[in-house]
Amino acid sequence: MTVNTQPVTESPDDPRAFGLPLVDAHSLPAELRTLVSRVHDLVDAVANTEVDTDTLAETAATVEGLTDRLNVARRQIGAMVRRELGDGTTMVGTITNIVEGETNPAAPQLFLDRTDEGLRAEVTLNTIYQGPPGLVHGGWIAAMLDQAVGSVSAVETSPGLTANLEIDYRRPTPLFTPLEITSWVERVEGRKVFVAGRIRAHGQVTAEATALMIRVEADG
Ligand SMILES: CCCCCCCCCC(=O)SCCNC(=O)CCNC(=O)[C@H](O)C(C)(C)COP(=O)(O)OP(=O)(O)OC[C@H]1O[C@@H](n2cnc3c(N)ncnc32)[C@H](O)[C@@H]1OP(=O)(O)O
Repeated sequence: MTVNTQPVTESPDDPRAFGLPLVDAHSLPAELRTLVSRVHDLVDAVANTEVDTDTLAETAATVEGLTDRLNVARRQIGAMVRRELGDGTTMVGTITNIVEGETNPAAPQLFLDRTDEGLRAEVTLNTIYQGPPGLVHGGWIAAMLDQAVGSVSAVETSPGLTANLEIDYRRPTPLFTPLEITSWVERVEGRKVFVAGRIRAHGQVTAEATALMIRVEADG
């Protein structure tokens, strides 16, 4: 699918102006949130199960039936959600975003809150995100930091795309441990937003990012 880049309403900050549906996060049904959570747990169970082959075959058939049932009504690709950031402000993102999408059972559900410095989230990852034994995959560390720096750029300036992302892996990032993720804007030069972020475990920095975001709207 190609997103139409020409607004069809007079509000270019509203994704509906680009033909994309928009829902408020708080309007999503509790039943959908519960389903997402249950399937998240299911992915972890599938990834780690050692049950017998009869049980595996039976479960696969059941899951196939459930998939068919859900696929009768699918969202439009690019569907957007408006999220609150804990301080009364909001930001908009794709509803199936792989890092924080409300409807994506594969997402670790990284919910960012706004702080005086920028954005902050806490997340604990299970073996779905495993790279080395007991540790978070380096690509996922980059994905979470990309999301954190991209979001802070969008919130503090306006939405953009990552042109460059650099990660320094300082220490192994552990699974099953609360991780604190922070991001902030370093400086803005027209469409270029220089951003940075950090992951901490037990108060110690495990990874750091610097990135260049290019704003889609040229108003700077
Ligand atoms: C909705 C809000 C939520 C946001 C959260 C999202 C978090 C996730 C973020 C992502 O994952 S984004 C997906 C990954 N990124 C991409 O797919 C971007 C692919 N690249 C592009 O589409 C274009 O290269 C880009 C839009 C980034 C820039 O193209 P443009 O044609 O708009 O800009 P241009 O190439 O003229 O560059 C603008 C300025 O940036 C500079 N620049 C561009 N790329 C650069 C680079 N890689 N390194 C250094 N500088 C760079 C470029 O030199 C120039 O500097 P000056 O203005 O000073 O001349």
